[in-house]
Amino acid sequence: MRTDHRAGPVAPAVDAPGHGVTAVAHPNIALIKYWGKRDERLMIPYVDSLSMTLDIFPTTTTVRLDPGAPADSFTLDGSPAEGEVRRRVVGFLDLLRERSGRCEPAVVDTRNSVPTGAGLASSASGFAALALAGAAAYGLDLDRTALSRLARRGSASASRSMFGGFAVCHAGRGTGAAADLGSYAEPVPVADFDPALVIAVVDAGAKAVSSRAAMRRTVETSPLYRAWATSGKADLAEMRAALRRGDLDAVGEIAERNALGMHATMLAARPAVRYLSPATVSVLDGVLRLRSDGVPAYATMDAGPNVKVFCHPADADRVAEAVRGAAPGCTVFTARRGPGARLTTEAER
Ligand SMILES: Nc1ncnc2c1ncn2[C@@H]1O[C@H](COP(=O)(O)OP(=O)(O)OP(=O)(O)O)[C@@H](O)[C@H]1O
Ligand SMILES: C[C@@](O)(CCOP(=O)(O)OP(=O)(O)O)CC(=O)O
Repeated sequence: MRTDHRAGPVAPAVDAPGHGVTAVAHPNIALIKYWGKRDERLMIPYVDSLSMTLDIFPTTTTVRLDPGAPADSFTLDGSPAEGEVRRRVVGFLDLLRERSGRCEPAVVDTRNSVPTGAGLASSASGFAALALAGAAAYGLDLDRTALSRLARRGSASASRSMFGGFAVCHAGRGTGAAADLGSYAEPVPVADFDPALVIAVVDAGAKAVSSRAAMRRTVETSPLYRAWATSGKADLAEMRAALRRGDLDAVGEIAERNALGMHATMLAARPAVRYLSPATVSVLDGVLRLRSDGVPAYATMDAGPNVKVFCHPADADRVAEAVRGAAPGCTVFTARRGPGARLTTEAER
């Protein structure tokens, strides 16, 4: 059995003068999707979600406080970020300052190894790493649940990357402080289920419409949204049972229908949000062919055209080959379940 919860220390790390605090977090892919917020300011989802944190594509983020700086500085993959990308990070740093009662500006340097904004969960690894490093840099002593809640304020899916393996994010109930308290992720212990996830990157470019804007439009205008959110409750209950049984076919079927349903809600939005491309559909056809050839393989897609295929590890090479055949030119990666966000030391980097 593989270990899921290699979470690392959560106590405040020493901010070595001049060096700051560094955290590493991995993206997670939802088997039961979150789409839509009932409170945009507090980042409270409408629906519960359940995901698998990956063992590839880490984000590494360093936060250093600089009392002499005139403002926060934020670089993403070595370049200063502007506009909405910067605003989201500065807003998150403001939250850390409010919570800690401190006022120093921060220097934030982050590196994604997953393409940013391509529907491959960069906001999940990005804000999980920022929450962990930022909380430590500002001296906040938070347990994992509180860190998960905090990461949610950056990106709701980031709450799940605080944990390794499978995690469920509770949408919570009520409004205001009660809603904030009730919405966090926690691990879903799954003893002996360790699938492979074959990831077909058909387009690594950033999406034209961010997840945030697209889900807002979907909630406000899609007549299908409510039905999908309701059916997601049954999907989640069935998914938990399927995970407990270690039943790949059931896990895959539920994940695939939940994801296709989410995309249906977007297609019915006004105007429609369409992330799926012809290459996506070719990969989906390839997955259907695999199943008719007797290979259990099931697809899920997030807010982008790239496809992730759940399968048995022993079938991963065959699935990767089928995916390459279906969408020539795509780049294929294979992931397994990975660790939760953790602080790192200079020596480890
Ligand atoms: N390392 C990072 N640090 C801070 N912010 C990040 C980082 N990586 C990504 N982001 C933010 O997340 C945004 C992308 O999020 P978005 O949810 O739209 O796409 P995604 O996470 O790649 O895909 P998906 O929504 O399907 O998971 C970026 O535009 C940026 O604002
Ligand atoms: C389709 C999804 O990947 C949407 C993720 O949305 P984000 O968490 O990236 O959106 P914000 O909360 O606005 O940052 C499904 C999922 O991961 O559950």
